[in-house]
Amino acid sequence: MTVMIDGKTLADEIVQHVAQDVSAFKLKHKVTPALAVVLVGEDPASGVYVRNKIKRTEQSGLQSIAHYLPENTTQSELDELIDQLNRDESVHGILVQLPLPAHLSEPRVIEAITPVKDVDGFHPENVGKLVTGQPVLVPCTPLGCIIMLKRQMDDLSGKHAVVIGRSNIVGKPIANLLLQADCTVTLVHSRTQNIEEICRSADILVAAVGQPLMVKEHWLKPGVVVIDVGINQISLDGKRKLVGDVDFNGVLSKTAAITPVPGGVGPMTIACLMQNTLTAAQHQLGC
Ligand SMILES: Nc1nc2c(c(=O)[nH]1)N[C@@H](CN(C=O)c1ccc(C(=O)N[C@@H](CCC(=O)O)C(=O)O)cc1)CN2
Repeated sequence: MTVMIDGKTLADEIVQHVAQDVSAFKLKHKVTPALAVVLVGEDPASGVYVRNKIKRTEQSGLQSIAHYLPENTTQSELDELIDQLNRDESVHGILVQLPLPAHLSEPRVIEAITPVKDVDGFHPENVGKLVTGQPVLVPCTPLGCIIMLKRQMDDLSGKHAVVIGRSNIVGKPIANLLLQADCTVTLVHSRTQNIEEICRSADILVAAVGQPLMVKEHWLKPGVVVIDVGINQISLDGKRKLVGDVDFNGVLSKTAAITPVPGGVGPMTIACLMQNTLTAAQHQLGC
């Protein structure tokens, strides 16, 4: 029987823990940790994620500061807002929702956020710390994946972990975290020649490629633990449906455990953002 790794329930637990720690933080420091969320434009999915982030921020006892900017915001206007948030001592975490409209530069925005407030963990300085194993704000989705894996498996050490996808915000940081957990890590991508064969040797498979239902039953070794990071909209029987990168129903005969989509990695991403905001505030106040 496959274990369903319930990201929603685990995310609720994390948010409850964060809320307790935030209460203690407020009593000690007489300060409420604050997260500034910046959304540029009208992308509907980004709008949903930002609303959920603000809801979770409030449930955690954190203060949320939302900045909704129009689609035609210029790079210098966005730079100016980030500069202002960097200098504002009452703001402990800054998150700019991605993707940005095409005329804005994501690398420039990521580098503009001061690393200590970079609750996404995307700044090159924080990436460098992650790669070299130093304490750092870890990107939220990869952190959520590792928490789920550690809950599911007694020991990750020596396991062969295959990560499909080499994005800066998911694939590469997950590969680094798996390495830190003493896994043997293989990162495969669109140019890899024998993806299916490599995946068949995985004890842990993380799919973060953005291809609906790509991973099939014959790609998997019996007993594999699957983390599905994909969130893809497809049309099925004339209805819109959310699916992962893994053919969920097709692979259940092979998997020891799997994350569903929706209700797996997604909710954990937002819970980990709450944890990172508290961690950022703790560091800024010298805890
Ligand atoms: N600045 C950032 N931008 C983006 C990030 C990020 O970590 N930082 N990640 C993604 C989007 N994302 C968070 O921002 C995110 C995506 C999905 C979910 C989620 O809970 N999904 C639900 C389904 C939601 C639905 O019905 O559409 C689920 O999987 O159950 C949370 C956060 C890109 N941008």
